[in-house]
Amino acid sequence: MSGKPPPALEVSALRYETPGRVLLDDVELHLAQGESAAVTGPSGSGKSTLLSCLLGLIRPAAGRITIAGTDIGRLSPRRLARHRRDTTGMVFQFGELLPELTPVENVALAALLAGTGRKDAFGRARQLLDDLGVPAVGTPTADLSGGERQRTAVARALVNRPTLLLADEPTGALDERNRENVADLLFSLPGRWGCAVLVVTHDVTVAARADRRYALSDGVLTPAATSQSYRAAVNLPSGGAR
Ligand SMILES: Nc1ncnc2c1ncn2[C@@H]1O[C@H](COP(=O)(O)OP(=O)(O)OP(=O)(O)O)[C@@H](O)[C@H]1O
Repeated sequence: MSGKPPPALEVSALRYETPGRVLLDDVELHLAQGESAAVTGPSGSGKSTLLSCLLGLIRPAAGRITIAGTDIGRLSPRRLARHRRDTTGMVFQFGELLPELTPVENVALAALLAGTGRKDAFGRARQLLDDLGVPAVGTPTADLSGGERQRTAVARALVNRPTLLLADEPTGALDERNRENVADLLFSLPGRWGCAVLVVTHDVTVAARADRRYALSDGVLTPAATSQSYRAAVNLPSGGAR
């Protein structure tokens, strides 16, 4: 048996329908560990629906989703929840943190809920926040800047050492400077932690940092422009972010 890790994400022939509309039509997507991808597309094109399928929150009409080597469609609800907790981190547009808790409490809580002991959970949370440049204690999360809150959300998504990190419009609520910082941070994660990162975004300057870009339109996911021409078009220096 080879020691090669399984792909972080394999999506094949994925189809999702709502009454009268096909939102995802024969979608294919492959992400190795240590790779990043971005999906752009107009509002209502189904980007969040795709993430909900990957999280196992909704069931596709057809197709297969394999995360870290496991076909999630074959798991019972209980095993699916455990597999998601062990393999997948999620960052939302507005952070979705508990505002009255400090950053370290927000991050440690995710580890505690996953069964990590208290000392380890707080140790990991402190280390991650330190690495990501967020003041860990003393300030309720509500009092942090938007950028610090999003970096806290990234730390929370990483604390259980996911194979796959998903982000839904992670920079949508940020000003330009924080948007750049958070986008740089997200796309540095595959190089720093070896996880795969999939970001859904309206923002082409954010998407430009990904190893691969896709556009979702009329249910169809297609590869977008090549990395170099894309980066040139949005005026980013050539080369990856990591
Ligand atoms: N269960 C459902 N029943 C009916 N319509 C649905 C259902 N789920 C999603 N939709 C519709 O499907 C479309 C796609 O929604 P989705 O949130 O995935 O789009 P999006 O690309 O993420 O949009 P945005 O960029 O605005 O967040 C929307 O028009 C939404 O209202």
